[in-house]
Amino acid sequence: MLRIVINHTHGLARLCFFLSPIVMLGEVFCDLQQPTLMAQIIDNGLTRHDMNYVIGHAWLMAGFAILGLICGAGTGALGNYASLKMGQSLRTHMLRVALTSRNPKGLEPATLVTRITNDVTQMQNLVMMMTRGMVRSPMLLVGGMVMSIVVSPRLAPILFITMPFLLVFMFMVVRRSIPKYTKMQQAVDTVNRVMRENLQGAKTIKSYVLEDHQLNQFNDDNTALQARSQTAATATIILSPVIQLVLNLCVVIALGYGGTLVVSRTIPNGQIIAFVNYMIQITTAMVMTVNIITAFSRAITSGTRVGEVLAEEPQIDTRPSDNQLPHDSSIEFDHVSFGYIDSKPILEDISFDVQAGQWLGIIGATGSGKSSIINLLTRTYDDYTGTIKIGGVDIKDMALDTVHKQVTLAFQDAQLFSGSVRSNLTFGAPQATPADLTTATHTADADEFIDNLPAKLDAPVEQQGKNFSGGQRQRLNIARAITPHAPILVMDDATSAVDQETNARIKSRLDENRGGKTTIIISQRITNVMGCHEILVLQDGKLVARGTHDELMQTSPFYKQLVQTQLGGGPNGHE
Ligand SMILES: Nc1ncnc2c1ncn2[C@@H]1O[C@H](COP(=O)(O)OP(=O)(O)OP(=O)(O)O)[C@@H](O)[C@H]1O
Repeated sequence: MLRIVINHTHGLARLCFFLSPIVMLGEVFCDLQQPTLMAQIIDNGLTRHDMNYVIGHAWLMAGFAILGLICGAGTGALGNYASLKMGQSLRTHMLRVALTSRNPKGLEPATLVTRITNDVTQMQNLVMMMTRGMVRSPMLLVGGMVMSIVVSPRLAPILFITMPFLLVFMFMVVRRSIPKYTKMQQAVDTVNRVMRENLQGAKTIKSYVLEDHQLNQFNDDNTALQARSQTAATATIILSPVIQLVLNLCVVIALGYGGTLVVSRTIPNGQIIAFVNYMIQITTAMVMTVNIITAFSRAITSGTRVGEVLAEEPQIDTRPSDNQLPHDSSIEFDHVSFGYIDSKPILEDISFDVQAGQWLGIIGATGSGKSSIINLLTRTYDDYTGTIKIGGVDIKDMALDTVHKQVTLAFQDAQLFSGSVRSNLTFGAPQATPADLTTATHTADADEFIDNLPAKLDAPVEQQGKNFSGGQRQRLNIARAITPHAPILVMDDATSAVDQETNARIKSRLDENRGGKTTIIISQRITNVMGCHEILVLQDGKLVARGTHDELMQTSPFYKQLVQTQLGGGPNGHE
């Protein structure tokens, strides 16, 4: 955990992180002077009626108090800066890891959100504690004990008998509390996930009149969170009162025993006052240590969870040094097999090739592995066997950026970002010219509805594009994929929400304007793929047939059946 903190405090922040505890030593030193000065005022000043001595020492006490205050404020400011900078760095780094990680068993968005927000805040609290409390409390504790021995050696054994018991007690409580805080953070994840799902699916929930049902389910998770938080808090709640009680007992014993020593003139009055003051400082330091330990238990859990995200570094060797560029936009899959989970193959021994500039259609039942082929082509997953080449070069020999520049994608689930229509269209091509946008929107048949928007290309897009219809979102999505002029265009069921007429228009405009791009069309609609140079037929992750429409009508009963179901029963699909 300390490694994470150090790695994410850079430059000035790191200097502040290390400087802060040093400045804190000044505050502790000043605090420790007060009881001794007080004892000296009583024993040397008041007892001897020496007012100059009293006033001089009072000024000294005031001076140490002000210096302590300055040191304390300085420590707080330095620690705060280090903690804020570390939080900023961690959040950015974690989001980068989340966006670039290609681990299929990776973390769910709900837990990522909790880790990036809640857990990082716990880590920030830890830094504040490390720079302030973690130095102040032990120093005050040790310093208070040393000073109490020096000032009142006859009373000090009271402390030495009780302290080991308290320390063992504290250690046991903390050990018990750590797993409880882990469970509490997991419950926070669940509440976040359920809340997210409900908010995203609010429309569906309303349409099924399931608001109460969902609320009841949420209440169960919410109650579980409350219960786990309670259990975790209860595990450490006992610490403070027990420590307070034991140390108060020590004060009572010190007063009783010390009182008899004062009466018998074995020790002076001031010693007992100084000892009690040191006891109070020790008590404060112990209570502070307890709070730190409680927060530390939470921070250990959070540190582990943050560490798990950071461990999800991108697993792909992006080979920036010997990056090879493809010779053209041809594609080749050679005996490719892949599974998201090791034991379950999703694609089995897939081999095909597409020449540069050709159309490839991929058709197959839902779940047959069509989108998985694209996931591999874009190196979203790297752990496949066999070889995939773009332009004659193995995609594993290309930098990831190079692969992504070759392929643009339009998905069925058209994801838009809040901003404007223009910012969405230029998402992958910030340098796009007005002419590029005109071509892209025309090809995607999005020009007409954009022209009808009051602000046209600058019209606002709300979160997830919810101020556009499903069909409009898909058309913007296609236009966005066309804008960057990538040599390969993939349309993964990208027109499923548009009507037949619009679909046909997009297809014919793509044919006109795609400028020699290699184009892969994944579709459930036979009409979208039947004109392709080659069509792949997938069944349960296996390539069961490939050929032109006419060839497949002869060789693939599955394809023929699809054609007959969708278009009717004639030899070419028509009656
Ligand atoms: N991220 C993932 N983790 C685990 N399994 C996955 C993942 N994505 C897809 N799968 C599984 O892989 C199989 C193939 O999915 P894929 O999305 O490639 O099918 P598809 O043919 O494109 O389906 P559809 O036409 O419904 O989009 C399915 O059984 C699916 O459950």
